[in-house]
Amino acid sequence: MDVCSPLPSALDFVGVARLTCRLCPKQQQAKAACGFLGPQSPPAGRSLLTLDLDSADGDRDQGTATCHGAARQTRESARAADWQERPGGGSGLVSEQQESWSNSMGGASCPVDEQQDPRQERPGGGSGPAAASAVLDFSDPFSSEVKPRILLMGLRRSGKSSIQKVVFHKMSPNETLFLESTNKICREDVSNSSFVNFQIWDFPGQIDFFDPTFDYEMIFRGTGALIFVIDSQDDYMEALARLHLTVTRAYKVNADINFEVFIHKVDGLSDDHKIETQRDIHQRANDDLADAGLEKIHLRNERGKAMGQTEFLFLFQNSGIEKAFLFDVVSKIYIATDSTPVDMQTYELCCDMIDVVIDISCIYGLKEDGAGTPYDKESTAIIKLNNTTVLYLKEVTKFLALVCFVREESFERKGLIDYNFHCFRKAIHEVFEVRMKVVKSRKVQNRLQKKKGATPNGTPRVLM
Ligand SMILES: Nc1nc2c(ncn2[C@@H]2O[C@H](COP(=O)(O)OP(=O)(O)OP(=O)(O)O)[C@@H](O)[C@H]2O)c(=O)[nH]1
Repeated sequence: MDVCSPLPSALDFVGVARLTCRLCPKQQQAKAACGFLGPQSPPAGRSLLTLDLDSADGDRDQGTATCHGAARQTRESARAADWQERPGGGSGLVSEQQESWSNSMGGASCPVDEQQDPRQERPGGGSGPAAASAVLDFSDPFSSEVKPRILLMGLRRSGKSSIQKVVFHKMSPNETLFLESTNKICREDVSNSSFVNFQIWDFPGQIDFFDPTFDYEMIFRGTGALIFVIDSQDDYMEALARLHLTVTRAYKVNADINFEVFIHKVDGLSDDHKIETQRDIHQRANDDLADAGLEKIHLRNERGKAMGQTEFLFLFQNSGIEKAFLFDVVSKIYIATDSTPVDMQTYELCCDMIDVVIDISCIYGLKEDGAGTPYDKESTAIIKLNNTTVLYLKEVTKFLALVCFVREESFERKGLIDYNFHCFRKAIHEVFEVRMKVVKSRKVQNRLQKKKGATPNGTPRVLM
């Protein structure tokens, strides 16, 4: 998440929402006031709620890394696409390929494909290469500040484009079989929701970016996270060598990059083999770094988390909530959850619930002329399961929903849950307000810099 400035510190905290930004090199904290109540209210100042909104982070213990595993998410998202244009005119996930052109990347001629949310406003309102380069101007450090950049790298056919297409384009995993090898960098703006808002660059595995003709420093300089995809069904020795080279070079250019190793295509492996492969890759990758005297580079081994998932500790202990997810409604990516383990069934149940709410709202919740939005601040749902658990969904922002699992007896204190939810929602809104302010002030700063005719570091522009 690209919140990079702390909230005003003058707030009187009862609970504290901590928000860090891993995609942004600055990694600052934002705090929001929240006054949770429980049967016994917590002592003032005690942190009841901690959000670690780390877009490049996620649950490390769950699931398997496979596009096939993401099938469900894709299917759900496809349905959500039906309504995503409606809520408040929000921009959707579906990106449309706009242009393909050669980009002089610091002198290197590198084919680049830009995909961008068609509904997203472009500075200057133009389209085509000129407008696009205004958005992704390599020489403009402000552009990389506004949208955190994630690089998807890895060997040929490791599954990079599939991950991107399945997660962000609602492509069915089976369709990825027909994906052609990428032969140019595909850059895409993912801006469907306030939380999922970054650029993702898919690098073709067949091109050697460390060839002297490429200015790889330019690529790594503004990067927040690098996801290196390894095909676990393939012999991964070559991939490990490439990973090592990539990580060491990237680190030299930008020590703030978060490195994620995504062990992909584990669907073809047995459970034991999955764990063994993950352990082996982790061990070898770290040994290679240690041999090179680079122990300080921290590689995170990920299997089974979708990109954009984040981690959060969300302690609603006093409300009796057993499990809570903060979902990006359109993509079904849970951007935060509490510290208890996540199992796939629970996640899928939440996805089903979101679908039910949206489907019913689309059918019965809109006015006769189709006006209104199927998801708004009134959106809420309660589903009682036959195992004495209650599923409770509530709107947090126009993009986010909180989905909780509550024991039936705890749900009798619904007023308390609602009060605490209200505090949580307020805190999230405060965080967004700060984000809006930051984005606004950056835009003003950017405009001023351009007006002055000076580059952001103060060097006068050479006007021809
Ligand atoms: N078994 C399995 N196959 C997958 C999975 N994800 C992708 N694939 C397949 O892997 C192949 C390569 O996928 P791509 O996404 O094109 O790989 P890439 O890394 O983008 O390849 P380049 O563009 O050449 O760098 C395709 O045939 C996919 O169907 C997965 O989770 N499991």
